[in-house]
Formats: sequence, C-alpha cells, structure tokens
Amino acid sequence: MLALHGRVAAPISHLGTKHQGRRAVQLFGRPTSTHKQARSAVTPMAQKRAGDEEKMALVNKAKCFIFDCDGVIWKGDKVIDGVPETLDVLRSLGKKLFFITNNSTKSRAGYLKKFQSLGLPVQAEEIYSSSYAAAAYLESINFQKKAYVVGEEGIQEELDLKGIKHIGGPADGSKAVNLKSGEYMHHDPEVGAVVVGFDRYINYYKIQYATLCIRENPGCLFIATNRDAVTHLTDAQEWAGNGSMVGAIMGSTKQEPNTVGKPSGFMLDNIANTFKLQKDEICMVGDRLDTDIMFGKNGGLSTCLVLSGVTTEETLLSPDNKITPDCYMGQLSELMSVKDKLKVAA
Ligand SMILES: O=C(CO)[C@H](O)[C@H](O)COP(=O)(O)O
Repeated sequence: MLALHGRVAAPISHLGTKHQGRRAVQLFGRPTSTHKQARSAVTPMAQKRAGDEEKMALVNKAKCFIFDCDGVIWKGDKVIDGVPETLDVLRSLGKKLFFITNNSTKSRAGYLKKFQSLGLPVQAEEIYSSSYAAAAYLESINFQKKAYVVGEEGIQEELDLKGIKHIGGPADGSKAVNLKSGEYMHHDPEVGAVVVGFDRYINYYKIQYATLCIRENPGCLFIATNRDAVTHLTDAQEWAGNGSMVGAIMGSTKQEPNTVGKPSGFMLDNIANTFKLQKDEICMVGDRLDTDIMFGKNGGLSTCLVLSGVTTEETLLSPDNKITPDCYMGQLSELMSVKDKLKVAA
C-alpha cells in the first residue's frame, strides 16, 4: 500500500459552483451563492488558437502544470500523440507537474500503474484522483461512520488507506432485487455517507440501497466524486459518465450531492498547500470546460483548453459557452513548437 499524500488540510476552504442550465450545482456542502461565484469564473474574451507568443507566455509564467488525464494525456488506454515528449520538455525546464483525474475507478496507486504501463514516467505524489478526494474529504471532516460505495475499487482502496469503513462497491454488482409482494430492503443505519463514483456495474439494488441510506439515515452525506456527463472509456466513442450515476440517486432522493472532484477546488488546495505553490503560478490544462477549465478559473489558475478530448472548437466558440480558457490549442504537444524558446523555471 502506498502512503501517497500528506493529510488533507481541513476545513475545506474552496467552494466551487457551476451552472447546468438554470440550476446551481452544489460543490462541497454549502448552499451556493451561485451567481456571484459563477460570474467571477467566467470572463468572456476573444478566443483564438494559441500562437507561439501565447504558448511562450503560458509556459514561461507557469512554475507548475496541472494536467487533466482523460482527453489530455490519454484517451481510454492510448496515450495522445506527442504527450511523453512534451512532458519531458516541461520537466527539463524545471516545471512541477501534477495529474488530476475525475475518474474514480482507480486509486492513485492504480493510476500510477496505468502511467507506468503507458510508459509515462510519473511519481506517485504527482497523481490525484477523485477517488482519493472522496476519502480525503471524509477524513477532513473526521468521518467516523460507514460509507456506502456506489463505484469501483478505486474508492474502496482510498477509503481503506484512510481507515474509513465501507460497504457496497463491486460486491453489490451482482445483487438483484426481487419485487415480490411485501418485499422490503433492509439497510445499515450506521451508513453516514453515500459515495457515488463511476460504476460499470450499477444496478437497481445499489440505487435503492443508496436511496434508503440518504433518505432514512439522519445526516447521511451524499458525495459525488464527479458529475462528468461523458467519458472516454474507449478511444472510439464517448460513454455515459458518472453524471448518469449521480443523476439516478439525485432523482430518487431529490438531494444535491457534494462534489469532491473537479471543478471543486478540494484537490487544488491540497496540492497548493502540500507543495507550497502560489495559485497564480499554476497552469491548468484540460479538455472539459465545465470541470477542468472551471476548476482552474475557480482557483485563480491560468487555463489552457486542448481540443483532444470532449470539447470541440465549435462548442468553445459558441455564443452559448460562457467558460473561456486563457488560451486553447489542438493538443498538448503543440507546445513543442516553441520548445527552443522556453525559459527554465526560476
Ligand atoms: O465520468 C467519468 C468517469 O468517472 C469521468 O468523466 C472521466 O473518466 C474523467 O476523467 P478526467 O478527469 O481524467 O478527464
């Protein structure tokens, strides 16, 4: 087992919000004062692809880069072209690199193996996942009860590392509900949090169990690792993301979850505090506007969108889009066009 990161600073200081249509989505606990926060995070500006000048300014300003994984580093199990070389160049310039994924199916140790299997030299302490964020959040509030997991091994492994008791997860993947007359499902009254992450084996049993805990156990928390609409489970197509699992339980409980993954700033605060980084020295590179770029903007980071993932240029430039990155490019390796003009980090 890997002890990957230090203890999370509590209490949580950053509350992010995002709009989905007209509804405010609550991130981390507090009812949102949505309009104020959302306005500060969306600065409409002229958009054009980053040229060499913008790329140089972006890299020279940043002492640290935070990369989203799916859509920036890889798609499914394939590394995106030019990524290894680009990471090497940034490291040779003395930049600190971190990798943050909203995908909760693996723990940080699981992601370390994935990076290694893809031939990407990454250190354990450079990886943050929403599975970790869920466990670190519960630790930060001194959670002493049991968690019910709708999700995969990643969440369970991270809860184990924090010594948090849990039930559910893959073990409930094969459980079926038989709705015979008088059928009654019992649930554990000791469950004090339901953690919902991406779950390929979600079923009616899990949805009902999670619903009972949230509705009937006084004060039971509803935690979403993320609410991403779609994800690249394979490189051939986009697949329904954790937003679909969270949505099912929101539907039955009529409650908003606390979201611990991007765009919530929980992992950002952890990185900045642990590694003593100023937020304005960090550049967030991501492929999603409502998670990655919002995460960067909420946190006061520079932001760069890449078009190698879920966002098209048309969506970015549409008048309906209100989330504007500082710059955008086709894919990460486009930074290589200025590699000979970049400065070593001070
Ligand atoms: O729904 C998901 C699976 O839980 C996520 O959308 C997805 O995998 C996000 O990955 P990343 O943050 O690396 O783009």
